[in-house]
Amino acid sequence: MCSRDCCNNKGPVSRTKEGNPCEKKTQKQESEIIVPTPQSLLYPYEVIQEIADFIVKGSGIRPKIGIICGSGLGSLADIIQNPKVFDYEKIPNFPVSTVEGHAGRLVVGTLEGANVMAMQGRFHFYEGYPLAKCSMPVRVMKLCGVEYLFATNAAGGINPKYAVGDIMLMHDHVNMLGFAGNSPLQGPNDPRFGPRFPALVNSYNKDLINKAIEISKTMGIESSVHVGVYSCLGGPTYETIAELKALRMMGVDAVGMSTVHEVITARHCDMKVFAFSLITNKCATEYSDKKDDEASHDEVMAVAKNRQKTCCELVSRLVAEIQKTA
Ligand SMILES: O=P(O)(O)O[C@H]1O[C@H](CO)[C@@H](O)[C@H]1O
Ligand SMILES: Nc1nc2[nH]cnc2c(=O)[nH]1
Repeated sequence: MCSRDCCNNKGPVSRTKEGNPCEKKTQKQESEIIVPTPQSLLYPYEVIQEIADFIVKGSGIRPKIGIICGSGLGSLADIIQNPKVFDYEKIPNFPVSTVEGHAGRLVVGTLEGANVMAMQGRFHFYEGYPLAKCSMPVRVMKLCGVEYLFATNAAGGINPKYAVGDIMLMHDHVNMLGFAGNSPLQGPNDPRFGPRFPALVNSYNKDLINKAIEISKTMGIESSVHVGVYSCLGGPTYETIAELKALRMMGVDAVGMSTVHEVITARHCDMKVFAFSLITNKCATEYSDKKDDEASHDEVMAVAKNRQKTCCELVSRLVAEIQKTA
């Protein structure tokens, strides 16, 4: 039976090679069909190149290291010397930040003698942006000359050994949005960025992880630094107890709503990746009535503010290490 309200055919519909004979569309109806744009076509290479040129010309700097500041970790960009600041609104074709703790500025300058650029404000899927848009700035970084991506985030600690304020160096991830069929690389592949089927084992640079561990020892914080697995969920809700239990069973140590799509985009265009999570809250994996078990963005921001000095020191020392071997 034809399901169209306007159709009088209440009997079974026989489909021919041409389709349902009842569905004779007028030209107007045809033009009403909305075909979603594949994610990878949202920002063609040329548009990314224009944005990169705007930043390189505007700052007079070709950065080597790109930093993405997590929630409440904007101070990672404040330590950049001789900063040239670009508000996202003033950068052509750039999205705007909508989340508290993400200022919406790109800062270009030097850190420990290295040319760097930092995103003070990242884009999240839950803001309504497709993943390719969320991670588009990583491609801008690449075309600016960036070789190393430092991605930072605030995350909930699922591993029972983690305490609030600890740092987890990411050595792997579980891409929950990917499990659901969503990827920043979805759609036609532009080989100027990278291959159709990028491999993701060894995504997190082992040398940089080892260097960060050594640095944490010299900082005297090694007991609160872990190496673990991060998972990104779509948000903006924090997880249920059942979801947290499931994530733990999958080997996840910390959970957030970002970073993974940025890492995928960075690895696709062959950038070296270093990423860490600041554990801003402990995730309960057992049922209880305790109000403390509820995550809140205020808590996330407060912990990030408290630990920003340590995070800044870790980042600048690692940048110094990279600069030393350059
Ligand atoms: O991942 P970042 O941007 O650090 O922020 C994390 O903190 C926010 C929730 O409090 C979410 O945006 C989550 O992803
Ligand atoms: N999904 C998620 N994101 C976070 N960001 C900071 N804490 C959390 C958390 O507990 N869960």
